[in-house]
Amino acid sequence: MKVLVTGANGQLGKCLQKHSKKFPEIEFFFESSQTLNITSEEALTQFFNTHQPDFCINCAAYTNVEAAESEEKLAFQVNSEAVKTLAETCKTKNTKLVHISTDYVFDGLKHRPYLETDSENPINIYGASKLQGEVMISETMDRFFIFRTSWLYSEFGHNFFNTILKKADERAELNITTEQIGTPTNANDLALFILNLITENSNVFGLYHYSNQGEATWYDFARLILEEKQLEQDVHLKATFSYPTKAKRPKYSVLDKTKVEEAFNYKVPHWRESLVGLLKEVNSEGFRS
Ligand SMILES: NC(=O)C1=CN([C@@H]2O[C@H](COP(=O)(O)OP(=O)(O)OC[C@H]3O[C@@H](n4cnc5c(N)ncnc54)[C@H](OP(=O)(O)O)[C@@H]3O)[C@@H](O)[C@H]2O)C=CC1
Ligand SMILES: Cc1cn([C@H]2C[C@H](O)[C@@H](COP(=O)(O)OP(=O)(O)O[C@H]3O[C@@H](C)C(=O)[C@@H](O)[C@H]3O)O2)c(=O)[nH]c1=O
Repeated sequence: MKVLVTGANGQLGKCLQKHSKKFPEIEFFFESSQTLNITSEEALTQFFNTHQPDFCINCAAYTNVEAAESEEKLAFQVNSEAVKTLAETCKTKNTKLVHISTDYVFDGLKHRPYLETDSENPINIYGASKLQGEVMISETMDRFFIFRTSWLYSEFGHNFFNTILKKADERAELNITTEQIGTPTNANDLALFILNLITENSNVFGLYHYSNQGEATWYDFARLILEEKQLEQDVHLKATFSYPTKAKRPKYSVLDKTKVEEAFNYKVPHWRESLVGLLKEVNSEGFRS
């Protein structure tokens, strides 16, 4: 089986690269923004003609929530228009598409975990562009999986987990918001889940919610990182209700995982266990980025 991973040098792409070694039966093509720019229809067509992948895992995205507010055109170009072209290419070439979306498609006004059937209502440009990408896929093709996830972190790249560890190293005072409730999700869990789904050649296509189990504020997330690193005495961690940002963010964005657990007979790990597991792993092996 041939699997194309786009945006392969991003956080999720790197987690897929790391875990790909456990799946020797798959021939992987890990393509970065330099080697396969998904906004180029010509580049996509050429790649698909040459390699004819069975699956495409689309990790390519515009993910800077703050900058998207002033770069709307670029956010929509990557997260929506390019995704439409990618879906059309997949359909023509009979390639199944695995696409990643976000909890930020919701407005956060609900007080119970969001279901796949709940109405979307993004409150920032990034969320709007990602929702538009989902629509493009479902209007274009049938053989797709869209996984909405949230608050992804890992040892790779730019994410809240690495930001907190860096600030802790600098012994900076940390002011962290309690204004949002959601679920931190270990990108390694999502990567492994996707790779297993591909090997099983599952055909229960559609839209699913996949984040870790449980709920937290960003403050809770930062606190557990510091506790597990035994840094809570050295770093001054302060809960702040409001941390000023350009983009609005949903106040509540916990995702309901019932559908994904039932469809794939899979138990989603709890965010606390996953975070503790990753910290143990990076402590023993050191950082890779
Ligand atoms: N990070 C998070 O907290 C969450 C992420 N998601 C979604 O998960 C997916 C993976 O996110 P994550 O790995 O964290 O994001 P990253 O920002 O780490 O990675 C995105 C990658 O996409 C690449 N890319 C950007 N534009 C293009 C393009 N035109 N063609 C090809 N590649 C491109 C980037 O390359 P370059 O750096 O060279 O531009 C980067 O390597 C995304 O769809 C995101 O929306 C969902 C919920 C939470
Ligand atoms: C760095 C920092 C952030 N914050 C706040 C700002 C914000 O409300 C929240 C998280 O900030 P970040 O900028 O790290 O995260 P943010 O860009 O909001 O993360 C989002 O990224 C996109 C791609 C997604 O799809 C979402 O699921 C989500 O993970 O924490 C603090 O309170 N203190 C701090 O020191």
